[in-house]
Parts: sequence; structure tokens; C-alpha cells
Amino acid sequence: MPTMLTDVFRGHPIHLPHSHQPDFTSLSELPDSYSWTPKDDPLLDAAPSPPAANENIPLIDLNHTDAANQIGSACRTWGAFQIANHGVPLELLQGIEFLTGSLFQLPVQRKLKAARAETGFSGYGVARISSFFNKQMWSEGFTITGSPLNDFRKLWPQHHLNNYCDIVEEYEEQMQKLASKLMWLSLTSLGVSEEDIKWASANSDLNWAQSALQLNHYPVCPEPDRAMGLAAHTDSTLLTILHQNNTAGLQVFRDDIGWVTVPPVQGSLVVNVGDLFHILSNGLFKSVLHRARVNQTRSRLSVAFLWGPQSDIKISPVPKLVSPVGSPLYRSVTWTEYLKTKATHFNKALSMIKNDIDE
Ligand SMILES: C=C1C[C@]23C[C@H]1CC[C@H]2[C@@]12CCC[C@@](C)(C(=O)O1)[C@H]2[C@@H]3C(=O)O
Ligand SMILES: O=C(O)CCC(=O)C(=O)O
Ligand SMILES: [Fe+2]
Repeated sequence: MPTMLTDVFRGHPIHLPHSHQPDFTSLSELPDSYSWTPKDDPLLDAAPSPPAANENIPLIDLNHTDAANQIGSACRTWGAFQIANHGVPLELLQGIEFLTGSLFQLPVQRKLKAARAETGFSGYGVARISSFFNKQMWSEGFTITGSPLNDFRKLWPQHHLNNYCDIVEEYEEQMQKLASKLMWLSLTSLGVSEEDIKWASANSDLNWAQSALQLNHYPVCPEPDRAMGLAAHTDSTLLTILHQNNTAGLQVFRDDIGWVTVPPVQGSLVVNVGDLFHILSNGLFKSVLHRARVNQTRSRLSVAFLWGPQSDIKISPVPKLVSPVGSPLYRSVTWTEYLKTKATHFNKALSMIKNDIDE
């Protein structure tokens, strides 16, 4: 029996320091526990300096004949890009956004009925990474994997459930197809084909992937410059596909530039490389550091589709991408093992599976 995503955090409870289910609407001033300084996050103020300020992640048209190369190049330089003409119906994007808005609008007491257990995977709560920071984040989240029915029935009466579950399941299905298409487009640009990665080839079990949906809400904030919506992190995925509403907030980090805001483009989706794709590509694709800022007048919603392999598949650098005289940059790891490492060591996880290469 493969380990399911739902089991990965059983031995890794999140212990949060303080009471952590704030009623954001009652706060007119930013409490100290939400006020971030560079002591809480060294990269806090790494803002782009003027000449670089208009740099942005590329917007790629998936119908373009050169899409594979454009995606490959974006994965190498940014680790992120936006896509248009991705084939996911606009109504479905609007549907998941409406559902996300309705969920977070529920009274806190109702949302807490679906609270994520300390060792659980799905449900309502703060970001898993919260326990690694001294300050609290100005956001609330809801994690789903597979069917949302068990969690949703704690929130809504029967007559809403069918419709809401259908939207989530349709969204997961469409995202799954898109993610695998994006993975192959980017690998093609490296000259890697299906024969090079047995577990992911078309002949292998079609259900080799697993995923989670993370719904995020960033309420209006009285002092956005001092608050943090979601602290800087990389995703432990192969790829993440993000839908954001029309309020900006997502930022990606470039070592040579600093934080760059990803502007919302109606109907397009943001894609980012996760740690496992970085490993698979032997470090060629960049697992991008990203975070979410908040806004004084507009609340923000995002829906992240976190996509990875079946949890017991060993992921290691594609041999073709390792130089004939070198050794692979990383040891092999399953998604489950990696999520557990991340749950204990957060952003040191990647370096912990790095091979020691003394050259
Ligand atoms: C499948 C995943 C991926 C998780 C853990 C688990 C479910 C929720 C995902 C996120 C979503 C929010 C950022 C992150 C960093 C977090 O705190 O929870 C992600 C994390 C990861 O990418 O490591
Ligand atoms: O809200 C956002 O734009 C970012 C969300 C995110 O990074 C995540 O859920 O992993
Ligand atoms: Fe993320």
C-alpha cells in the first residue's frame, strides 16, 4: 500500500505557539504578533532596485509553437511563469474563486468545525510553515486532497455540497492534465523524453500523480507594509499552478533582483517550479522562493494546485542531465519522505538531500 498524502504529517504535528485563529475583521491596528521586521525574515525588505523594477516573469501563450522552449527558459531563469490559452474554462476558474470566497466568508466558528488536526492534512487553518516563524501571518487557508466531501460537510448544508464538490473535483482533474502537459513541455526543452523517466511515461500507470489544493485568503489589513500574508517559501512539489483573484500580492524572488510582484492577468494561471522538479532536473530548473503580501483596501484570494508524484515513487535527477564525469546533485527521495523532511527542517530540506560533491 503506498503511503497517502493524508498520512504524511501523522508523525509531524504542527505546534503553534499562540492562539492562532484570529478574527481579522475585529482588528483595526496591527497587533505586535503580526508585525514583521527583518529579524523575523532576513529577506523581508529585499525590494527590486529601479532598473530591475519592471522585470517580470514571462506570460507564455500555450498555443505558441515555441511554448516548450519559452517554458524551459522561464523554469531556468525564474522558476515561474504565467500561462494564457491553457484550456481551463474561465467559468471553472470563476467557480473555484467563488467557492473560495464563500468558504472564507463563513463565520469563524463554522470554519473551525473543519479545522485541520495537528497531525492532519486537510481542513481549515494557518499555513503549515507558520511554526517556523516567530510572527503570525495575515492569512487563513484551507487544504484539500482528493474529495473535499468530508471536510465540506462540516461547513455547508447538504444542498450546497454536490455543487461545491463537483467544482473542486473538476478543478483537480483539469489541473492534473495541465500540470502533466507543462511538465513534459519543460522536459522536452531539456531534451528529456518519456523513455528517460519510466515512472512518468505514458505507458506507466496513469495515476502516478497526487496533489493537494490550497485555498488561501488574505483579508484586508490595516498596516500591510508591516504584515506578511504568507512567508517566503518554496513548494515541495514538481509544479504548482496558482489562480489568484484580481488583487496583486504574490511575489517571486530573484537573487539578482529581489522581490518581484506577479501582476494578476485575468484568465491566466501562474506556474512555479517546486523542489522535486528542481531535483528531477538536477538543479537546472529553479525552485522559486515566493511569498504573498497583503493589501489595505482589497482582500485577496488564491488557489494553489500543488502537484507531485505518487508518494512512494523515488525521484532522482534524470541521468541524461547529469554530466558524464559528475555525480547527481541530489539523492533520490519520495514525495512523502520529502514532505516529512520539509515539515521538520523547512527551507533546509533541499540542502539536506544534496550529495556531498568535493571537487
Ligand atoms: C502537499 C503539500 C505541500 C504543502 C504541504 C502539503 C499540503 C499544503 C502545502 C502548503 C501550501 C502553502 C505553502 C506550503 C509551504 C505550506 O505550508 O503548505 C505548502 C507545502 C509545501 O509545498 O511544502
Ligand atoms: O497566495 C499566493 O499567491 C501564494 C500561495 C502559495 O504560495 C501557496 O499556497 O503555496
Ligand atoms: Fe507556495
